[in-house]
Amino acid sequence: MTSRLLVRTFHRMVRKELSYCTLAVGVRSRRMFVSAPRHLRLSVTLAAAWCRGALFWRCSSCRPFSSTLIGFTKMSSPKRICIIGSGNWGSAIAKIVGGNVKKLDHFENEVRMYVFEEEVNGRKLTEVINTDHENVKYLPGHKLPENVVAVPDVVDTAADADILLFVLPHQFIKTICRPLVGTLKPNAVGVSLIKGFDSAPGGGIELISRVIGNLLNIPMSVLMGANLAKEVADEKFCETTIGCRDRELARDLREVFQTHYFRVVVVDDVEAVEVCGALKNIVATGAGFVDGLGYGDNTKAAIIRLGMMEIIKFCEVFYSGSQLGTFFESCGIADLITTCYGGRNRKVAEAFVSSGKTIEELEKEMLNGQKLQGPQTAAEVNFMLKSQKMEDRFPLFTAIDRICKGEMGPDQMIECIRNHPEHIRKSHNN
Ligand SMILES: NC(=O)C1=CN([C@@H]2O[C@H](COP(=O)(O)OP(=O)(O)OC[C@H]3O[C@@H](n4cnc5c(N)ncnc54)[C@H](O)[C@@H]3O)[C@@H](O)[C@H]2O)C=CC1
Ligand SMILES: O=C(CO)COP(=O)(O)O
Repeated sequence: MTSRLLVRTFHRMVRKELSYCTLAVGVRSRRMFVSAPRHLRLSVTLAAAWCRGALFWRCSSCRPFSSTLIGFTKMSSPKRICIIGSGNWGSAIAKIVGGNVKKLDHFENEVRMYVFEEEVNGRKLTEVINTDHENVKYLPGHKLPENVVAVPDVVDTAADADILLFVLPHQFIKTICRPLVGTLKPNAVGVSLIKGFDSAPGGGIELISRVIGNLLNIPMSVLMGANLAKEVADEKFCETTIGCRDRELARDLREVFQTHYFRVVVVDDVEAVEVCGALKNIVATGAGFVDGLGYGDNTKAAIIRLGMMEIIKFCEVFYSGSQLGTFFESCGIADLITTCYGGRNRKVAEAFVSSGKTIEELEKEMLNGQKLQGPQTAAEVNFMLKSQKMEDRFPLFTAIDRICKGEMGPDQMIECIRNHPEHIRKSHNN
């Protein structure tokens, strides 16, 4: 009798095409089905095949549907993604995410994007994005999918979101996140695409993902890579690295981000992924100084190599447990190279040497509202190195910070790294 009821209920659910229904895979329910008559077992098998993919890894997020006694559960409703930020990278990633979720029925079609409101040619930027589907200020020349909706209020943007993508210049993160405290959906998770650190009390630094995670009380993953926004928006092939420890979430994130031109590799070395993304902006500033001084490609290669060694050393000292392989992912060596050749930090640092203007002046003149991360990250990192008396172990980072602050001339950078600890260590080994 009970088994007939089960079969009837199951068939009714299938007929109604409740595509988010699947079977409970708990031990209890499995035992119940095994002991059921054959016609029921057939139904169970069909259901499992019908829900392939969902059955094995979507179930941890299931909510009971009507009664768990009958062994069915309902998958949580389609997941909603929002994007907190809409600059150059924020808009490029909105193009990818908006395009992908349209094809995925377990994600909501609408992707809200928080836009720091401003007027562009007498119109509100949100209005421009929502009518013309283009962020004319920060990513001109690229259409955004129509399901990307610009919202000027951050709380409205994030309301009901299951996955929040944070992609703002790091200097604004706390101000933008504070209104979100206590407003997020339970079980919401975050992904930081932000490259930078925050200053921590007592002379330290904090990973941006931790700042967000602690403030909003949500688990955080990161996405970093050799991803110059304009090239990504032009759909030129590149790779990216997601740092994520939750396998189920990692699958979702891969679906949300990956395209034929944007290939995702997921690793679980989350801190190292984020540290690479933050520190390479300092090195790119140094590469810009080299370009401004006209020193040539060999010198720039030395800056890139020593920069990579300092990034690895930084992880060894402050984030022990980092894996060497992570530095060979897109977030490591690849991002370092692309930023040292094609990034904004490099470009402004080159002009700093050749023009004699300040970095702040050049940022305003050259970037049309986009923001530099390198000089500020150099200051944050060196504040920490100084307080720990470790500046001599990171002479490149230290020299770049001093140049940005006007404490020494760009031409002195090479003097500071001529006897780099890497050279001395190798000489001693010989
Ligand atoms: N642009 C790129 O090629 C890439 C950038 N990133 C990283 O992504 C993060 C975000 O960078 P982008 O999207 O390029 O931003 P962006 O450099 O284009 O910055 C402009 C954004 O900042 C916003 N903004 C300006 N003043 C603000 C304020 N007072 N409060 C809040 N927001 C304000 C603007 O509205 C705009 O959305 C950074 O950490 C960057 O390092 C990562 C990969 C590539
Ligand atoms: O992070 C970037 C590319 O991966 C962009 O670097 P810039 O901020 O120097 O343009």
